[in-house]
Amino acid sequence: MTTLSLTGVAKSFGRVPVLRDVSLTVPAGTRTAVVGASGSGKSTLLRLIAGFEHADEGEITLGGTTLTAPGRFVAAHRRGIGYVAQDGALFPHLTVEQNVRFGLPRRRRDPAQVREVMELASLDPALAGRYPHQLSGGQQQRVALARALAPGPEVVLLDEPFSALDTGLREQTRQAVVEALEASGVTTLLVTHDHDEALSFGRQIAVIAGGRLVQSGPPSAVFDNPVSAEVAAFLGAAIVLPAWAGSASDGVDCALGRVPVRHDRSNGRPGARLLIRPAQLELRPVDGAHNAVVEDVRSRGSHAEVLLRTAGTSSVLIPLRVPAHEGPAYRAGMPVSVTVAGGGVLYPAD
Ligand SMILES: Nc1ncnc2c1ncn2[C@@H]1O[C@H](COP(=O)(O)OP(=O)(O)OP(=O)(O)O)[C@@H](O)[C@H]1O
Repeated sequence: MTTLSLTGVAKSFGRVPVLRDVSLTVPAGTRTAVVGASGSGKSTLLRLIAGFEHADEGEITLGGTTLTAPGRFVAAHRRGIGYVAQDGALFPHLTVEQNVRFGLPRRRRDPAQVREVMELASLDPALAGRYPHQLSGGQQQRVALARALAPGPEVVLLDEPFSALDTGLREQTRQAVVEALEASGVTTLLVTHDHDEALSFGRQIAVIAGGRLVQSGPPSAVFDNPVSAEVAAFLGAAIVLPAWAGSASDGVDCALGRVPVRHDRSNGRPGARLLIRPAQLELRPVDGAHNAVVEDVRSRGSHAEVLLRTAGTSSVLIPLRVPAHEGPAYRAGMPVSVTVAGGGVLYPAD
């Protein structure tokens, strides 16, 4: 088990900067997910670590070994890094067994070793003689993982390995992959554009935007206290309301009334925005005093979406999910009381 470290890594293609000043440590034997929008530089980051591309600046080290630094570049096949591509990139003319066997060092290429690695990736031995086109997408990804783990790498890099799978298979494959990574104890870096996947993958999440690593830390800490309202919205449904009076210690006034401040990121700048997660809102129909009115109710099958308009002069529209069976309890024009459980995160106005 080895720690992977990046320090001040930068990369441009031609004149276009794709990554700037990226520093990240993945502690030995742990899993980190890098999440970012399409084009934010995630695959480029993995390709630099794998040694498929040269960095313009910065250092990449694995344990005590420098892989990339000014004047130093260790070739990809000497890095001890496994790579799983988005589509698995299996050899189409080789069977499952032959694909996995290919990953093993020559001296360990015996059937028992192949079986052991297949087992690690939860692959049924009955699949050994099949060709990649005879496998489901999830099985292909597990073969790709088995092949990547076969040589006993120090680090495994996963480039959106679940993105081509449909929802049910995706969850199941992700679980199998996490179990295999856990059992092998390999240091892992996953890139994905899916925030749920990133938040549930490992010990650390790193958010990349516009080629910069804008925040990293334990998933619950980053989700709870995002560096900006933009990062907050990227990581999940977010309600961002103007806040116009009060203080971080006493709570601030917004369209839903006075709300406590859980984290203050406004740096005392006047004019502020308050982040609340929809799961914090408790909704209840009322006859008298209310702070919002139902604007619309839509059934979405598994749940209902209730669109609220907050009361007061600077009214705001808030879409809120309620369980499907609660949908009929609401109708347009109905006054409701909305309370906020826990506090919000306060940001400057822009
Ligand atoms: N070899 C290359 N030559 C020129 N530009 C490139 C090259 N590789 C990537 N880029 C550009 O770098 C930017 C980042 O690409 P990258 O593939 O790293 O993003 P990504 O976050 O992985 O995106 P996606 O989620 O869509 O795969 C993009 O604008 C892309 O067009």
